[in-house]
Amino acid sequence: MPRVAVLATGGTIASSKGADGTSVASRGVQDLVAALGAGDVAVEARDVLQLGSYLLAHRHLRLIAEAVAAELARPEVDGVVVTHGTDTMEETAYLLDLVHNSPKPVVFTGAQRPADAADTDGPANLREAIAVAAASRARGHGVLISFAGRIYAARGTRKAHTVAPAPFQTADGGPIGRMDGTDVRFAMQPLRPPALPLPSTAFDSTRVDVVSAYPGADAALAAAAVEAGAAAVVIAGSGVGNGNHALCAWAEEAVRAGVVVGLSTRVAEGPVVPYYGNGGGADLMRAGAVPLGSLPLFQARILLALLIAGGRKPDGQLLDPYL
Ligand SMILES: NC(=O)C[C@H](N)C(=O)O
Repeated sequence: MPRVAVLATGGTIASSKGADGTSVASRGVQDLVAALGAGDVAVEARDVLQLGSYLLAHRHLRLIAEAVAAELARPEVDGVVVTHGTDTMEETAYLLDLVHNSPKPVVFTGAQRPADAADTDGPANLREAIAVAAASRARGHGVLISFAGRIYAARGTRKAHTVAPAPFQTADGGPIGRMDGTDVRFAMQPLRPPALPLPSTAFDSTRVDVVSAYPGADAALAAAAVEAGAAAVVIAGSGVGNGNHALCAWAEEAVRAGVVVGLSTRVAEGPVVPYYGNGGGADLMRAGAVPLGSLPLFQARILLALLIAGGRKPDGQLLDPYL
């Protein structure tokens, strides 16, 4: 019988209403697993955290990465499931994908409706995620997100709807697999860039901020980020990654001072491309901003933080296999 380790971190899948009527992550992993009943997979369950994912800091992401690595290292474990809030699942799942160095599947899941709701989607999502983690077909695909019958590669996948029961979308793509009843099916296999080392404690304090371009935006927030200790600032440019004259002038100075300036886009899908001058993306890149391809904005932030925490200077060549 395949063996799957379920690691719980909180999120709506573990949430129920408190006295004030708001939902808070308050259920342990044994509650989640007890709702499943017996199946044909041996399940071991352990709590790592019990937090809404909107509360996570880098140190929490590192703890999850370490807990997953410890399970993957056990020969008797065939796969790992991580239950996690959906708000920032794209960040944690992508971090784990970047450091994933095993054929065994790691499968993230969660819920959009709390554990005490009559129509909670948690048990069905967890049952499916366990089936994916136990499936030999899921080996070699890296870190996956299994949600509402669909299976996504972590890289490129983001939360695209606040409340929909299937809230995830892959930029310029779709699910790579699905549940056919209880059967796990894949239609494609993600390309896997070389695995990076696990985050060290330096990751906890590596500050990478995001500032947006919008009509009338100046560089005050970008400058404040550097002042607060940011090692890198990601500009969420408009369109193909455009800024304005104020952001270009700031970027030139920041790059000269040793700050990494990443260039992403506030648009949901599509790459950053140096089409425009007069304060546009081409000028930001001339100022030294590094383009972050079509990686979703908040995954690009994680990539820079992991590289910088590992003592690497993210330039075009280093970033290329990950974009
Ligand atoms: N559906 C969810 O899990 C959202 C929740 N706020 C969280 O990320 O923890």
